Amino acid sequence: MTRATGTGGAEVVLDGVEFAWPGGPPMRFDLSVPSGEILALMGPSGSGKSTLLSLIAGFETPSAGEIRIAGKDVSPLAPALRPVSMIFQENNLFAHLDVAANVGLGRSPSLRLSAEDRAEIGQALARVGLAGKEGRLPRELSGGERQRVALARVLVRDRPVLLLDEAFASLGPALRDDMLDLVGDLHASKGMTVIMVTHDPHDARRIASRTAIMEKGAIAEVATTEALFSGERSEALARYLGHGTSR
Ligand SMILES: Nc1ncnc2c1ncn2[C@@H]1O[C@H](COP(=O)(O)OP(=O)(O)OP(=O)(O)O)[C@@H](O)[C@H]1O
Repeated sequence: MTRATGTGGAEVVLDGVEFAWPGGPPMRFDLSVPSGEILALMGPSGSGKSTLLSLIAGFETPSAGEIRIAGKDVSPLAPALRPVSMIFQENNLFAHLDVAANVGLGRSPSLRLSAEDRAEIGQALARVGLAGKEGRLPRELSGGERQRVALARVLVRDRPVLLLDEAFASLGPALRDDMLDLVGDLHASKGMTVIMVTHDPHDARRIASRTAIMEKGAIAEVATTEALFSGERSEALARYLGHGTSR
């Protein structure tokens, strides 16, 4: 395996984290993700996967409990100040900014970029296979290319935790595998901690060392991806996949 060079990862701990949407049922999350791990989050629609990522990213605030990243309680930190990057299924880019500027935002929110920043942006774009497309607007790119731009921004932002909320779900299977492999490559060189929401066991098996199954606003099970998908299915996994499903 390539030796990690960037900032590395950070342990992510949700310790008795409680949250409820207005009028919604209570959710409670206890989860510990070691530094540098790739963890897949799976579970039925509405089980709270996106909510969990939003709490880590700071878009929502727990009513009780603590979220620690690298041992530090992150509750005082606004989303932009958390040691976290996040990629959604879509709308990760600003439509009026070209590719280079969209990536540059990962380095400087005001886009005051040094020559060194610009060099890093160029390197990141080359790394994700977008050299030569710096001047394009998001609408001039394919869906897969847009997600590559988002990944290039993650690279120049260089935070120890990466949250993927079904980031590649709208891409076809081959392209999705390419994107997952790219995340795997970036992970191998940067060593960041990755928490990835997906509906597809194939995605988890491709790059996640452990998989957590969520049910009704809580983590029902966490196991190595290999153990989870080989041999006897756990009850939580069987409920999610449905009995007799082969994938
Ligand atoms: N902004 C919101 N306001 C109120 N309720 C919300 C909001 N966002 C999510 N919810 C509710 O919280 C519950 C969990 O939603 P969440 O999006 O976290 O689930 P999920 O597991 O990510 O689902 P999916 O797989 O469909 O994306 C759902 O019942 C949902 O309706």
